[in-house]
Amino acid sequence: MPSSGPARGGTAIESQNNGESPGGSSPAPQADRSGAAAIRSVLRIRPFRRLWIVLGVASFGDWLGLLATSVFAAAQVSGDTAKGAAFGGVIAIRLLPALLLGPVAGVFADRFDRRWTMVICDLLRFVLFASIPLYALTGASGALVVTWAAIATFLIETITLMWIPAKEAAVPNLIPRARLETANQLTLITTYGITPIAAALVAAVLDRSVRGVTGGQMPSWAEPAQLALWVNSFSRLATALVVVFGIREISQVRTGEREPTEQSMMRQFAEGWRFIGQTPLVRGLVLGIFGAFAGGGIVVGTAKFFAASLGAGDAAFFLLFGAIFIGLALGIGAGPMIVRDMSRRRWFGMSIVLASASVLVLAFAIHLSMAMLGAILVGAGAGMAFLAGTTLLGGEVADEVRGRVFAVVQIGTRLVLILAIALSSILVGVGGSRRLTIADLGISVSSTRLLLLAAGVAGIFAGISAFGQMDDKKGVPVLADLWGSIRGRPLMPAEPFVSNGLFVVFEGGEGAGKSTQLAALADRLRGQGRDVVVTREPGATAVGERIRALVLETEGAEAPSPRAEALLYAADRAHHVATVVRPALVRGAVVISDRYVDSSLAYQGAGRTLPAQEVSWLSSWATGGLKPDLVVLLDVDPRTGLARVESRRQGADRLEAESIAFHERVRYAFLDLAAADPKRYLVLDASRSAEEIAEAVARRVDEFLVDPAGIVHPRPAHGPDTTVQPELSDEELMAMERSP
Ligand SMILES: Nc1ncnc2c1ncn2[C@@H]1O[C@H](COP(=O)(O)OP(=O)(O)OP(=O)(O)O)[C@@H](O)[C@H]1O
Ligand SMILES: Cc1cn([C@H]2C[C@H](O)[C@@H](COP(=O)(O)O)O2)c(=O)[nH]c1=O
Repeated sequence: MPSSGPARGGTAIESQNNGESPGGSSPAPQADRSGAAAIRSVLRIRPFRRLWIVLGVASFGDWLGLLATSVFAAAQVSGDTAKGAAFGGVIAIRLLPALLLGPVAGVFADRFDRRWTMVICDLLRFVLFASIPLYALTGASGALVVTWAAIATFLIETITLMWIPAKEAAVPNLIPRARLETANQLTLITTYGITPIAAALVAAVLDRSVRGVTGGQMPSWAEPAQLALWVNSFSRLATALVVVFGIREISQVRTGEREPTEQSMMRQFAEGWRFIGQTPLVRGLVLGIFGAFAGGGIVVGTAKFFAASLGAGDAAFFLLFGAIFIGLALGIGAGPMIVRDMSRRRWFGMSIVLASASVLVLAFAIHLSMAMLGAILVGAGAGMAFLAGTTLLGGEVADEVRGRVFAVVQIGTRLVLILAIALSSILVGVGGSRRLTIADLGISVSSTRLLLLAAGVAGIFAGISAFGQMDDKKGVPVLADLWGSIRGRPLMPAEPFVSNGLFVVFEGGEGAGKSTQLAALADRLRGQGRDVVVTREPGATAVGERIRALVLETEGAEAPSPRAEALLYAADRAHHVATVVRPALVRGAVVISDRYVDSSLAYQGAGRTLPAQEVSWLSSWATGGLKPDLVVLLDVDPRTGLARVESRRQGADRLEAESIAFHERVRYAFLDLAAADPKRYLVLDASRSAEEIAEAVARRVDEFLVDPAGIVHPRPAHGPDTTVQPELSDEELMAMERSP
């Protein structure tokens, strides 16, 4: 009876009796820890701690350097236009190398020892930063000093292009993958949150104190912009020294694991691009990140006109900017705590969709408050996408090509951002002041809104496409998975499996007549010439028989505790399903089982009062989500059933000997389960005669067998996701700390 079963590969595993999974497909095991605890645990890893300090110092120097070189260049010339040109020129020159040399820079990170790449880059930057104020001290003309500042800045940025991929590619080698996300959170918050603020504060304090000390008559070398350049220069020297003496691990990981490549740089370069183009995960990530940056660029490029379209002024423009940054911080800082164990691949695509849908909110905003909400959500989506994207790139791209991939992301994001800002501001500039009036409907639409609308829609498509390319839980419903993840119980994908048979389970309390009915049904079906497998839980296999003895034939102190009992039944089930049920269903047999998952939910859940959801996860995990096609529930008053059992005079086993209250709970749990999924259950009054019951069962089973191809197997249940990476124990962390 070939029929494509719902448990086929990629089918969603959904709740069985509301059971849920505590795991996610892509690793996110830090999510359950509090933010502070996760950060403490990642900072306990010595090489990362040192690298984080280096990054903080370097980033502080960078921000100070950006302020200092720009202010310094402007100070060397007179006149507003010249000052403006000098200031803007330095900033533009900082972006230029990325456009020209970005992709090649990644080859350095993959080809040469990353520690030495970082050290040499930092030493060169130390010299170049120092050269700017030194040259000014030689008494050269303002124009020459500005020219040198521009050349030095260009060189510094070129060098930075090699330093960043080397650093980015090194981080995943220094920490366990499970902690990569927290490490990225920490790095992003340090680079874009703490250090720019610290740099601005230091620049202001420097300016005030120098002016205070010198009474405004300061020598040129004491100008705050020059001092800031010195600070930046020495920060580079400091980071070079820390990397060379304090983080040897950056080299050790690489030389220990890989042979140096024989390939030419050109080949390595081409190979990097090929890898990005041909690897769906990386392609999806890179496209998604570019899409997010393009959207961000369009929001930035249209922001002025957008604020005007709200009838608000410059203040609204700055408010919207602030809102985007607040959103970014929220996304990066709180995102992982919200989605918890969600697959990071899925989270990435969803975040892009969130950011893009929020751009649509902006497009339709009729009030500043709505626009503020949209801006916060745009930032949050972009922040989460960036965090998930960098974490996935770090964790899932092989060390050999990681530098090139990071370099492409680095250059691509800058390029996309600049293009998006430039093009959108040109487009909006052309049509911004105009309004399109649609027919005579009195609806007018500004071109700014239309552009935002187009960007939002394009972003949603980019997000969905990235999601589709990278999805590691194909077939698992997205919103249910998201909701489950937020509650700490993401769904898991079904075990690949095609059922060609029929799976019927008999459930009910003690002495309900399950064995009697099961035998009658099997005889009937065999009489029709069908392949029938009669089985039971617990005890259908040799392993199961031993488990059966452990759960039913032990007493007193020897008897398993409720949790141990639940685990033993689950162990029996896992083995039973794997070795008996699934193979029989695959070959097309009718499998009739005396008890299955519902017995655990009723006996261990309701009877022993263990949490039903946990018992359900356990069974879902044990069975890989396999649900029966039909459950025949034989309902009988426990007193009647137990009396029948007693009349067999075999003596009561451990569970039969439980109190009437226990068996009452079991009975009502069975009835509740049936009520929750009536299509899949046939509930029969087991006090009727055995013949009557057998007839009702036969009628129902015949309905299935009349048109075997039409059997719609139930969608499998979800359980804990076993692909979750384990957390490192404190001992393992200590071992990492001790490693040289
Ligand atoms: N409909 C019925 N009416 C009266 N007696 C029945 C009926 N069905 C089965 N019996 C009898 O009740 C006893 C228990 O039946 P059976 O072993 O089929 O129940 P069970 O549910 O499999 O029991 P257990 O819970 O011990 O596995 C047997 O002696 C059987 O002959
Ligand atoms: C599968 C399963 C069974 N039980 C209990 C129910 C019964 O008391 C015995 C099995 O005995 P039977 O004569 O074969 O019906 O085990 C349980 O508590 N949990 C389970 O998952």
